[in-house]
Amino acid sequence: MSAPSDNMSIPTPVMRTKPLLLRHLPYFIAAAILVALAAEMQFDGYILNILMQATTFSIAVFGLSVVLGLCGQINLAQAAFFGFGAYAVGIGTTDLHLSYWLCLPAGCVIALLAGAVLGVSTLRLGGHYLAMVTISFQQIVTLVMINDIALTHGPDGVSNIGRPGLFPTSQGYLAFCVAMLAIVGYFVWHLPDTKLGRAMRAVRDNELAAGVNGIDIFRTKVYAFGLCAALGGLAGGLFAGGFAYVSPDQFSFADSIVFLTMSLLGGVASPIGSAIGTGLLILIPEWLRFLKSVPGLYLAIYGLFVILIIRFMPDGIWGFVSTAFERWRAQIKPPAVAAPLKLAPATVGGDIVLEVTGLSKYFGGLKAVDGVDIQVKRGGVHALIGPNGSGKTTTLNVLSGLYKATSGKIVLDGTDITNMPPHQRTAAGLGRTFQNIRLFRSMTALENVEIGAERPGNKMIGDGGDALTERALEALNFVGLGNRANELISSFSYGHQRLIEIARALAANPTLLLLDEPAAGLNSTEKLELHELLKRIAAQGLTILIIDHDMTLVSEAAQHITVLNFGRRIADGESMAVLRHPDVVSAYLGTE
Ligand SMILES: Nc1ncnc2c1ncn2[C@@H]1O[C@H](COP(=O)(O)OP(=O)(O)OP(=O)(O)O)[C@@H](O)[C@H]1O
Repeated sequence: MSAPSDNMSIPTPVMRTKPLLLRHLPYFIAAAILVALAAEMQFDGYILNILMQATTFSIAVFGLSVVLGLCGQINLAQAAFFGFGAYAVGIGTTDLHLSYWLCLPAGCVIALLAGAVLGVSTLRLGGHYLAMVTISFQQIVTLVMINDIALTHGPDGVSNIGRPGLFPTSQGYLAFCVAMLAIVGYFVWHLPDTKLGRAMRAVRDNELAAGVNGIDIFRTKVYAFGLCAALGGLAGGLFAGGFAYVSPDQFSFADSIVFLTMSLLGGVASPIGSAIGTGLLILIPEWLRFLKSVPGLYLAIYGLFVILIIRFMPDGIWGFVSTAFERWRAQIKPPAVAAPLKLAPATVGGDIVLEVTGLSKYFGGLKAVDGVDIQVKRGGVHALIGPNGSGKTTTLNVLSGLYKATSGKIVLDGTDITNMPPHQRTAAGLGRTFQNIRLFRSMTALENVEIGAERPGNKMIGDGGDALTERALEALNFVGLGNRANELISSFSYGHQRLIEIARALAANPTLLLLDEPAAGLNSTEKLELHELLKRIAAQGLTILIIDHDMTLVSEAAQHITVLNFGRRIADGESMAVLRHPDVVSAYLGTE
């Protein structure tokens, strides 16, 4: 850990300046070339089918790269959503004689609605429960496809599906599908750099930290699930037009697993990985076709190939390549300069920034926090101390909304936040760090801090495309890590990770900063640097409520101390007086 002695401008990685379209011109040129090749090259029927399948499947797998890769939520029903789109085009253009151009978006909307409803009703479950629910949903959809003969034509499926008059030939239709792939791929590729994309990645990496950094976790998950389903529907609609025939066996649970394997194999976090995985899983069986004369050999080699890739490239083929590239890029990025960080904590007036009255939190019969009152004065450092298990972290968790208070009231700068969820408390001006560091580990230091800077209501974010990045760089400079902004979290020492967590909270320009044992695990030099950092933060008028066991740090940094023991407040007042208080001395040293 090494914080600079003041808030001077120091070198930081350069920001992007080229206009968006110019930066992405190579992508559009490459996409146009692919579309032209698909339209003009003379493929035989066999190759055309493989390309059509790879193109449409890739779009469905892009959906998984959003929900699983970006947001970390499992979806084992992507074939069902794919089926919604396919049947919308199939039934719509044949039985209902509707235009293909109406049926294709209708399929997306049906899939989107189904995905959103499924998401809203199940995403609070998470983990293996969510997996089970999506499997059940997939099975129900398959059963409906097979048994609702009046609607779906049952096991016979729907044939003679119409294709748009604009693309009468298979070759022309393939070019259209490639164009759709390129457009969808562009948006999925850039989704991680948008506000929604960053929220999804934050939720995937660490839900608790995402919540206290202002992200609505549930809504983010539902958006991801809905988007995934809509992409499945779009892919299914394109597929139906391409093959002119759909039947229930194309949209089974086994197909959902194939989609999942495609996405894991190529690299679930990126659409490029999705396209690679899809292409490979479609092509490998074709390449190994000559082995089919030996029973079982083909499947054994196919399975071995998949296992080897997943074993040695756990992030998939593209994940492996892009991680290596990111590490290299972080080292060669040229320096630039960011302005000094400014903190301008909001205030509605009044001396008291946090008023906690009669706060209790019970875990069953255990009174972890029991009727505690705390008044934190505006500006300066207020410490909350107490022996192990006295209820300090529980108090902080109740203040930041991670635990619901059993009783009591919390008012932050005039706003009653007692019943708000964590992200709304953050929007109201609460910032925090954790005892066990909670950073978004798949992201760079800069991306972590950008998420903090994105707090709703952060008035310190300027206008312009790079404002967020500038704010994050300022915060990283403030803690002395601006020149390593583009490095992944895993390359930082423990002490530096603590600083990044503080920078993330500072970038949000909170009204009150809660620090949960920031000195834990730091050596004596790092503790001194932390102390200096706290002074520089307090000098800008930001109020800090700190928990720590290091009495030297607490006595030197804090002007006011509240002491807890067995969940109850046993002392409160000016630092030196509180530390000499007989009840505090006996709580720490014990009495005979
Ligand atoms: N989620 C939980 N479920 C049940 N009991 C809990 C939970 N969280 C904390 N506790 C209990 O509440 C009491 C207070 O714990 P807390 O972590 O708030 O103490 P602390 O003062 O922060 O301790 P430390 O200094 O060791 O971090 C302890 O007895 C702890 O075991």
